[in-house]
Amino acid sequence: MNKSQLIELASSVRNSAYTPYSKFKVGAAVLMKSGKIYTGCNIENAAYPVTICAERVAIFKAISEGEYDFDQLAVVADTDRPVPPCGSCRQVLSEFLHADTFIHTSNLEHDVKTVTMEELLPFSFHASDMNRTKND
Ligand SMILES: O=c1ccn([C@H]2C[C@H](O)[C@@H](CO)O2)c(=O)[nH]1
Ligand SMILES: [Zn+2]
Repeated sequence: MNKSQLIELASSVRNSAYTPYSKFKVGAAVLMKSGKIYTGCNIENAAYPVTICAERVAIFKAISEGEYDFDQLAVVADTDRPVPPCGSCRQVLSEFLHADTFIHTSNLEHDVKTVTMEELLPFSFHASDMNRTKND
């Protein structure tokens, strides 16, 4: 499974997106080190903030199967530039992806921008930061 195939898979699961409110469909596919793949699409809700993004669905599907060894992630939307993951997703991704893990963001024309987790969310908050408390 190469980068283009992962992007293609993300484009196809994008068709399952449940987006009656925004009409903005997003697809994601994550390749595990084992070779397994988990896909996700965004799923909206009448209570708008309960909506979950495609990236988080894909990651959470892997986690729920006990899989933590992420290799690379692809995210696709029908945009004029590669779709940038939202801030909430960046925080969730940073919990599970290594700093040097690649995230391919793309549109349907395969304009791809690949960034590492560290580039996507620099200076991010991790569990280890809670061990750095100084005065209490
Ligand atoms: O990277 C992104 C950006 C947005 N969305 C979804 C959330 C919502 O359903 C719609 C509009 O924000 O797009 C994603 O799934 N991933
Ligand atoms: Zn998001």
